[in-house]
This record gives sequence, C-alpha cells and structure tokens, in this order.
Amino acid sequence: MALVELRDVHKTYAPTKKGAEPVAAVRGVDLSVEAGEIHAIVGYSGAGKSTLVRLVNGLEQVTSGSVVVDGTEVVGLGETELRRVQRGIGMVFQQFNLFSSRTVWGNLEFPLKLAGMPAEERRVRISELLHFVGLADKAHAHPDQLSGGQKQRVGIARALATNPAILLADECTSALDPDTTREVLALLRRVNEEFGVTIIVITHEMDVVRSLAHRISVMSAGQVVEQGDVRDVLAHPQADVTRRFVRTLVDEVPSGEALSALRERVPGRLLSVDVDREGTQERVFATLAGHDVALRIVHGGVNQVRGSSFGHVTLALEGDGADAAVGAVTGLPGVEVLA
Ligand SMILES: Nc1ncnc2c1ncn2[C@@H]1O[C@H](COP(=O)(O)OP(=O)(O)OP(=O)(O)O)[C@@H](O)[C@H]1O
Repeated sequence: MALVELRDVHKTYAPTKKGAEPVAAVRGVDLSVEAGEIHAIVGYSGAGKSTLVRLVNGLEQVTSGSVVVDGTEVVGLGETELRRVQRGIGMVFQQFNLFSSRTVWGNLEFPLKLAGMPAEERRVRISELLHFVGLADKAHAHPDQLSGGQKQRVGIARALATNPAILLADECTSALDPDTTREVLALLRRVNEEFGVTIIVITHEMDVVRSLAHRISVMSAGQVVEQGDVRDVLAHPQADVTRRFVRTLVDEVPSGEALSALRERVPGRLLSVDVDREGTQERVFATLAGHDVALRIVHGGVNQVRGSSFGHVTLALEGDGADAAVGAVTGLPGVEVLA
C-alpha cells in the first residue's frame, strides 16, 4: 500500500523580487512511497527535492496536483486536519534544528508536551527514546556539549517522539564525517526495521542511498527522471543524471575519452564484464581460461548493495589467443567488446 502518493504535482514559487521570473521547482511529479520502505530522493542542488518533501508535510501548498498521505488528501486541507496529518510525519534536518537553550531531555519533551502527553507518560517515553538512540547518559547535556552525530541522534529521537508513521530526513548526514554518517544510517535502519517507520531520505550522497535505501527516485529540474529498486538503478542507471551519481560509487564501462586513453595505454583486446548479471563472470572466466591469453583488470569498480554486487570491470586480453577468446565470449549477456 502506498503511504505517500503524489500525482502530477506542480509547485511554482511566485517571484521573490519585482521583475523576477516565477520558479517552477516541481514540474509534474508522480511518486509512490510504499509503507515500510526507505525511499531515497536524489538530485543535484536546485532539483526540487526539498520542495517535494515540504509538499508532503504540508509546509508548502501545491500549485496543482494531488498529495495523499496515509489515505488523506493533503491538498486543500484545513489547518486542524493538516496538523493531524503532520503529527504522523517526523522531520530530521541537516543542521539538527535543536533548541540550544534546552537540554536533550527538554528537546525531546517539547513535541510530547505539544501533543498533550501527561508528565509521567512523557518521562517514560523520553527515557525509551534516549535508550533507543544510545544517549541515556546525555539527558541533561545541552546541544553545544554534543558531537554532530550525537546531535543528529537527538534529532532522530525527537522526530520519533510522537510515534510517526513517516520520517522525512533532509540531507541528515551531509554535515557529518563518514564514520558518524555510518552510525546515523545504522540508527535510521533500526528505526525502519524495529518500528516499521517509512523513511524518505533526501540526499546527494550515493553512499547513503546504497547502504540505506530500498527504492530511489532521481530528480532533475523539478522532475523525477528515474525511479526504481536501488539495486536495479545502481547496476543499470538509465538517465544521464543518474549515471553521474552512480559514477561517484563505481566507474562505468569506459567510453569516449576514457576509452581512447585506455586504448592508447593498454595493448591487446578490451572486454567489459557486468558483474551484476547472474553467472556472467563465471562463464566469462571459464571460457577465457581455455585460451592462450594473459588477463589484466585495467578499469572499473565493484560495490555492494544489500548483499549483492554491482559494477563493471574492463579486462585487457593479450597473447596469441586473444582474438579467439574475444570471439568465444562475444554475445554473452553482460559482456561488451570495447577494442
Ligand atoms: N521559498 C522559495 N521561494 C522561491 N524559490 C524557491 C523557494 N524554495 C526553493 N526555491 C527554488 O526552487 C528550486 C528548487 O529548490 P529546492 O530547495 O527544492 O531544491 P533542492 O533539490 O532541495 O536543492 P538543495 O539541495 O540545494 O536544497 C530552486 O531553484 C530554488 O531556488
């Protein structure tokens, strides 16, 4: 069941200055986020990602289209009803957005007080949340006494305080170092697995997508240009912008200048092998082993996504049997003859 469903959503901002043009930030987006999934929204700066999530939680109004959250059409909703929908959505931000004058406890208590929870229940809930995020010993610290990773764990605990079904995380690891990023991602994974919270992550970091998300939507100039299972999209990106993002994780099959440079530098024949395809590597290597060739890996990269590998490696084949070996693997699925 789709928990969040956008249909032909447009958002145009009115000009901010006199004489300026309106900004079409979101242009005809269809998006379904299933209950229980972690859905990454990826794109370069200005692609419209933040606008899209602000339309989901009702912080911005669509220009046209439909936004359904947990069965409720958000477009045109009155304030009271909108607040009810918003209570089911937690937000985690890049800059944490904690109250600096309140302790960790006070930061977590705030949304619970707003929700009208009695004092004793609040105490139990805050204690649960602090244990869940591993900060039970920091209850009385102020945010400026915490590391970035600890601040973000408080941010996540606060977002979860009122048991939302959906968590929106906007660049929530972009201000953190790689080790701290991994910790925060592990925590988000537990939020998803243990509480079944549906998570929408906005990011431009493909490592976040690779290690966290189940599905991905890639945005460019206000539109979703590619959408699918993370494994499929990373292994076989279709849109140019997606390929540029995937290239930050693994090298693609060399083409253009990269291929010319390789041809100049490397003698012999060149073959690219897709490591994602079932059985391809085994067949290629078994076939090549029967020929009089010396093999070298000269380009490429392999990465992991949820327990399986993706990427391409380019092999150079030298020796008397090189042409026959290339002939023997030509046409195998996942094999491309480059030279
Ligand atoms: N409140 C606003 N008023 C006018 N224009 C806006 C407003 N918010 C965003 N925009 C414009 O809408 C477009 C999309 O911005 P948005 O912040 O949604 O993109 P983004 O993909 O999240 O980028 P970033 O990662 O830089 O935040 C940009 O051209 C931006 O300048």
